[in-house]
Amino acid sequence: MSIPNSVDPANADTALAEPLVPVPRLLAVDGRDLRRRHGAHLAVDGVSIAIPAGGRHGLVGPNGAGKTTLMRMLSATLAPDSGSLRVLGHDAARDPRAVKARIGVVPQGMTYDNEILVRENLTTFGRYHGLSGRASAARADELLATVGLTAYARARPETLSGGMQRRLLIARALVNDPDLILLDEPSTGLDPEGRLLLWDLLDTLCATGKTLVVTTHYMEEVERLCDGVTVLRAGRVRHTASPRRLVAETVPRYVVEVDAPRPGSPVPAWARRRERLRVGNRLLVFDDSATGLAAEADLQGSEPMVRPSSLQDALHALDQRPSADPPAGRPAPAAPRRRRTLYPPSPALAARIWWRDLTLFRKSYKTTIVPNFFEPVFSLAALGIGLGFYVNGSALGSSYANFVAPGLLAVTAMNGAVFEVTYNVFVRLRHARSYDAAVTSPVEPADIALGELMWALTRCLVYTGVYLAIIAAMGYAPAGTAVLAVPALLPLGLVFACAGLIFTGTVRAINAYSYFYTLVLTPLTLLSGVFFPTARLPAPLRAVAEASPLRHGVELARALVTTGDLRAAAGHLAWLTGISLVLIGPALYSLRRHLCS
Ligand SMILES: Nc1ncnc2c1ncn2[C@@H]1O[C@H](COP(=O)(O)OP(=O)(O)OP(=O)(O)O)[C@@H](O)[C@H]1O
Repeated sequence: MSIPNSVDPANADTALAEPLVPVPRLLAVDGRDLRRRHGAHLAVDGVSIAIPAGGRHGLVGPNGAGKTTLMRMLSATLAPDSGSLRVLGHDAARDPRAVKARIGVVPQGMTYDNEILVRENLTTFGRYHGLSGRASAARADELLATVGLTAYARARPETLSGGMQRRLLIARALVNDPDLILLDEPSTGLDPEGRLLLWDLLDTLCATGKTLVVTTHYMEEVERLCDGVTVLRAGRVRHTASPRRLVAETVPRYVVEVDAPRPGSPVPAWARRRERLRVGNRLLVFDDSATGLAAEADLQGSEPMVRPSSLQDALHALDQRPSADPPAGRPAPAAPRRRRTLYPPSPALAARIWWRDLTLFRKSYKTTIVPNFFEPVFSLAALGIGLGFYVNGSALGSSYANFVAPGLLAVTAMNGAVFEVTYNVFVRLRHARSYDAAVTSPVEPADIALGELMWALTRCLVYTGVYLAIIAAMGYAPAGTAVLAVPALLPLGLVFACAGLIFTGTVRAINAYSYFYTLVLTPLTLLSGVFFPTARLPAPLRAVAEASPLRHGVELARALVTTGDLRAAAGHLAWLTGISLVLIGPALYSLRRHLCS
């Protein structure tokens, strides 16, 4: 199919007496020969698509036809393997951020952020789009009113009905007042009234010149909303035209629907003379003359109802006609895959992810703070003070509790940082899928990773600060340099946050964390010099323990909290900083595979 750079008015459907509208000259979507494979399967196979600015375009086709894959390409979250795609004038693979700043996406899945409230979903998304706190709050209130959710502003999204959740996703897609709105099956779950409201809302938006692309399985939605439709089948374009033209080019003008003859029974002669389709147990018989069709069908004694052929009839016809294309789902040719631009993380966008985590923390701090603050305190009481009563401290150069207290400070830094980037990030990535929504805004996977690392370090600071205050009050932080331990332990937190994030990027099931915690963090905690000097370990184990980041963190804490040995502290700090610099690159790009491929 050849794609015009602009729409030629000479090609308008004047023959079909469609309303004459000024034909826009710019293309909002200009995709040529797009291909994308998932594994060995070609999900989109040579699709070309041109949608004029201000147009309303429907993508239809059976399950698995490639509609969502194509929509993800249009939303610049998935790069085509080959072909070219310009969205709103930008190359979607080279400049995805510029595309995402100007589009709104209503995804098929319920990707709202369930950890925060309905209104916060909108204010947070406004921040992802660079709105100030005040502007995003005003926009959220306006959109809640538009979609009729004002009364639910302070509800948790999961408590809304399915239709209301869908409306929340629609409101979220409008936060940045987009020029192009991509809706993947937007009316799924809406009641008839909700669907009419959605259509009215989309009409209002389109009246202001916005471009609309909608995938749907409801053909009346396409007929009602769209001025263009592309039929996909097995990843390829089967037909593209205006809905009226598609019907006119595919089936005769009228159809009568009767019971299909039983298997083995002959098709009646009046139907045999005409174009017909069997759909389930119904027979659709077409003719360009309604009167002739009604008269003849009547002769058969059934109760026929002659009606104009619809888009659904045309789709049935296309589905049943053999295609000239090669067989569906053919293996993808082994061509090199075109890469999507890999942006360096943006601290400003990462700060918005950090802010979202802070919003959540402000709500749930009571439940997260208690275990995190008190676990090291209980360990100190039981192991340092309790067990320490039986330990001869002279070999350690201090009381056993004095020995254990700074070690537990390092463990607090490690745990404070690592928890956030393991379970919490995994749930957002794999289950709640709230990051899937974030990456439809200018936020990129590397921004999310940096934001989560920043949040992990914030927790690390808070927890080590409070724990240090507690041990200082108990007399276990005698050195004047003790307060320096809180910022100095940040590189230790960063090493473990990076390791946790890299691990999270590789695991498929949440159970895998039991390996990370049981086989990595627990042995490190027990063997890295927190409870006894590593010199007591057998030689091979000692070499491993002494090279571990936690051991360096423990010695760093001990140097600053107990002995005041700044020279020793500087050595450990340099070692930890070096390791964190090695890990930060892989950590920043660890989420990319899940979110943009
Ligand atoms: N992430 C993925 N990994 C592997 N295969 C995938 C992935 N996403 C899609 N596919 C496959 O690609 C094909 C096209 O899927 P896609 O979701 O684009 O179809 P669709 O037309 O949107 O279907 P539906 O109407 O059911 O939403 C399907 O065969 C699907 O199984």
